[in-house]
Amino acid sequence: MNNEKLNIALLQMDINAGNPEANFAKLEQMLEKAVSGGRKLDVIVFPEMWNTGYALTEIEELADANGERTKQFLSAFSAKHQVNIVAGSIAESKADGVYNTIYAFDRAGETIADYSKIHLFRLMDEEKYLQAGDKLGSFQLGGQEAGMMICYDIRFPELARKLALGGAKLLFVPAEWPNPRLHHWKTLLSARAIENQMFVIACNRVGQSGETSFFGHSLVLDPWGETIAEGGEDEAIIYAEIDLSLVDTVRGKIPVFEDRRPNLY
Ligand SMILES: O=C(O)CCC(=O)C(=O)O
Repeated sequence: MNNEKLNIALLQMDINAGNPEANFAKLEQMLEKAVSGGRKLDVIVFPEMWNTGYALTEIEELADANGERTKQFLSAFSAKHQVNIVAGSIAESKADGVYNTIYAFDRAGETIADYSKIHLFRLMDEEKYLQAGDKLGSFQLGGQEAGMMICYDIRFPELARKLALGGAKLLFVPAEWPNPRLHHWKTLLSARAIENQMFVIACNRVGQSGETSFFGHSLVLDPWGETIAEGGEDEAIIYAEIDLSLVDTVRGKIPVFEDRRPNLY
């Protein structure tokens, strides 16, 4: 892989709440489509909680035990197609409860990182059914540092800044971000990209779950905050090519990281 250029696909899918079978089938269909015709991809990204959706009242029974099913399926796919995968997030059950967890796979199919959402979203009762993670998530993607956050996490600028200070040049954000807060979604993602001078790759879901509707608008933003690719409101695979050398260019032109005054704030 050329370390500077990355070809990305975002699977902006609908999710069937409470039906992992349907969601695994949908994901497989979209994955096959993403790589069809011999298309060469460097990384594929999915939305948040794609295996179960927000079926929170049944989440203990539905969640993937230690992520085993997800890991088996995606490890085989990534190795077969030699593609990195940032596997959105899944509901994953562990001995002490259910977590909202991202797994990252490299081209050899190895699980190279995991991150469990650290900020639970009380407006959707996450704190009643899920456990919060207690560590940050980052990994090496083709020799470059990448950070991970999930949905509500983007409201916490300190988290993205910490990942950037740790060397992240790109940030992956799986989400199930609902209507009516499209303005917040776009503004917060742009702010995280601009203030940290990093690429932001944010994959949202579409469709309806009970009373809640999801608007898609998955986004790939460059370190200037410019939009490289944006989804509409329907299910789609969104492709983008990014050039990571732009991060150093932008950081060189406006040296935000050198000009910080952390002793004052
Ligand atoms: O912060 C928001 O407005 C949406 C967050 C959310 O839906 C989530 O974290 O699942």
